Amino acid sequence: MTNTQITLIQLDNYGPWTVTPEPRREVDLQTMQSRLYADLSQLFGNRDGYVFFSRFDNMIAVTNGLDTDDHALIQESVANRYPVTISLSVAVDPAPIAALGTATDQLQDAGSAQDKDRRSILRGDPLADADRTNDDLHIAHFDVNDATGQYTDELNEFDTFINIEQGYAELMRYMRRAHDSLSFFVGGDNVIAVCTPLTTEEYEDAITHVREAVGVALKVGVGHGATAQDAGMDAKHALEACRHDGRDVVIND
Ligand SMILES: Nc1nc2c(ncn2[C@@H]2O[C@H](COP(=O)(O)OP(=O)(O)OP(=O)(O)O)[C@@H](O)[C@H]2O)c(=O)[nH]1
Repeated sequence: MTNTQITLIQLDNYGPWTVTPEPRREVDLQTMQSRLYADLSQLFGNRDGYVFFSRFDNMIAVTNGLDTDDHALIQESVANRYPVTISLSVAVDPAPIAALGTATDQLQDAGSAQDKDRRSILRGDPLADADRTNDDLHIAHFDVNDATGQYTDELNEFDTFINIEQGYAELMRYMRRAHDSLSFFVGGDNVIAVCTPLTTEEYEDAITHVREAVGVALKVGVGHGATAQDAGMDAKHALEACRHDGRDVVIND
């Protein structure tokens, strides 16, 4: 059974900050958001977690192996270095979408994202060390087949982007609806999904669905582990096996 630990990261009162005392320069907001994502990726990543940027003002992290003290330290580090604070809410569930649901409820119970008095909230219970196993996380690394030959070397960058994003949009909806899983675009032609345990046939169905819906051909490598880093690296090796063997789906044992 999987036990996905999700941390919802929310910038506190960010909407009002972006327009106070008057609208801030967009380039400054973009720079701040991407630097904060980079720092969070490193702060969580140094402890073997993964952070996905989702909407930048809200981010979703896979944090198996991080305890409450780790979260508090990350929160403090951001508060000391940025003009905004972050709230963090942690939850664990066999289904990734349910873990995110609980994390969201906990944060919403503490107040609105735009409540000026709700700052630096830290809620929720990480997975106890004694309960951790290397089957806790299943990560699937999806990749578009021959994105370079099909798109990058053929189309302009915007039309390439549309094709890749259409594939991503179809996949993220399918995996969420059919399998309670969370899928994130991570750049290039890559999508990383945090999944429930699925069979080869279920992954083949997901790939077939995306190809039939939007004409984007995918392959996927699947790994597991006690942390996002372990499961994610295992998935990358499985994806290399796909490339080597010409298979669409490889699931590592
Ligand atoms: N974030 C991330 N991006 C990657 C990774 N591997 C490749 N990319 C990106 O994806 C782009 C395309 O690379 P590939 O997927 O290797 O190339 P391809 O043309 O699709 O070829 P095949 O995958 O072998 O079918 C690269 O330019 C990178 O931007 C990865 O592991 N993580």
